[in-house]
Amino acid sequence: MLRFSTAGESHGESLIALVSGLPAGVEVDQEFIDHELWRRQRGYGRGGRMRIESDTAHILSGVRHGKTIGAPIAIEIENRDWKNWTEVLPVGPGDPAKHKAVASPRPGHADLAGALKYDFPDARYVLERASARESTARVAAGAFAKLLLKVLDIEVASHVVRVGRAELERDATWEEIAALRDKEEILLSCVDSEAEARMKAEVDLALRTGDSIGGIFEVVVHGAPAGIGTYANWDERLDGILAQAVMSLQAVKAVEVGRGVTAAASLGSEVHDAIAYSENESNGHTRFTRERNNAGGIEGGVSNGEDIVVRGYLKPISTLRRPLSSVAFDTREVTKAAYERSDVCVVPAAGVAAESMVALAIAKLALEKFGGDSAGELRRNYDGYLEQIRRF
Ligand SMILES: Cc1cc2nc3c(=O)[nH]c(=O)nc-3n(C[C@H](O)[C@H](O)[C@H](O)COP(=O)(O)O)c2cc1C
Ligand SMILES: C=C(O[C@@H]1CC(C(=O)O)=C[C@@H](OP(=O)(O)O)[C@H]1O)C(=O)O
Repeated sequence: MLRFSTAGESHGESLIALVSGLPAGVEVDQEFIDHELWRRQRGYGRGGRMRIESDTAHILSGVRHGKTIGAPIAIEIENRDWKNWTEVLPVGPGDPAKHKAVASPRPGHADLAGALKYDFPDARYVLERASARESTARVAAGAFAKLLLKVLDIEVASHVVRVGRAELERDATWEEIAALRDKEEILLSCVDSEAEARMKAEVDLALRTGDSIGGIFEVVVHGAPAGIGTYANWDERLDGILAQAVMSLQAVKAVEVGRGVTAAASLGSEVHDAIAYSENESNGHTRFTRERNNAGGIEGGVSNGEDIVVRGYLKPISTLRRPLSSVAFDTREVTKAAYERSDVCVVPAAGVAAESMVALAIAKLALEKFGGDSAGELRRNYDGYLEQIRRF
């Protein structure tokens, strides 16, 4: 079974990702993994921390001579900022005078709920783990899932469809979205330069006014065949699994599959994707085709062979340079919420992290369905299934 977990705090020594259940013989491309980490660090509106960090994956186990060996994979990503926090957050007792309290909880962050839950006098330890710095480790794990999916010719990419009020006003093609992965600079990860300029203006306004901004990213899985996920049990439905994977990311507050949001206000004839049959195998795996993909590639909790399309809706970042009202933990007096160096917009970065979560979910289900202890065995099993649906 493919499993992954992460450890590490925002200003601790490093982040760790542990990935187990990958078959042997998957090619591991260090440059690709580091490029994924680089993509997560980019985007217009990120804060000063991204100038300190330069994330790279230090692979400790499970990979030899450039390939997986079927053993658990441990990956470490250094926090360069640790050198500034070594005395503030020591593992041992340290010097209490060096403690940097987060003295008044930030509305929208985990500060108050976490302090109440874990009985901390201030929110320092809360944000250390609640912080989206953790998504770095998810991207490292997700890069391995993408390398596994490459064996099956399945790809995952993302783009930004909204920042604040600025929206991409047309559909993006898979080719446009995929091309964003190779761009040398990521501004707002939008396929349309005019829409991207409007998005940038939204971030600029938030920057100028000491505010923050959210938006919507879209993740697309390309090349997956029909048959991943099942309606047989509630917790095996692909849409539910992807919703949880994406919703688990920091600041994601809603998840949409296909055109799920607008579908609720439309007629059935406007929403559902008529089915056709063509001898040209136009979706790559079967001769059953659709002219549109409002379903986002999932019907009945099962992939239907079209691109799988999932959107994540991000609330605005909660740390504000012009803070909202809050209450001091120690005196209980009304004061301003704490301010620490912060991002203002993270929609492109969250899209990259969501790609990882989606890739991990699809890779897990693909391994369950097709099985195999080596990449070769997995591919043989997969080819057998593709032959079945091609001949259907
Ligand atoms: C890539 C990324 C970077 C983030 N950076 C910040 C940040 O700099 N400041 C902040 O207050 N929140 C930031 N967040 C959001 C918080 O981590 C998140 O709002 C917080 O953990 C509370 O969780 P919730 O929003 O899911 O309820 C970021 C989120 C992501 C995905
Ligand atoms: C470190 C990352 O994001 C951090 C996420 C984050 C938060 O509260 O979620 C707060 C900020 O932390 P810091 O106060 O250290 O600047 C962001 O920089 C990262 O994405 O790698």
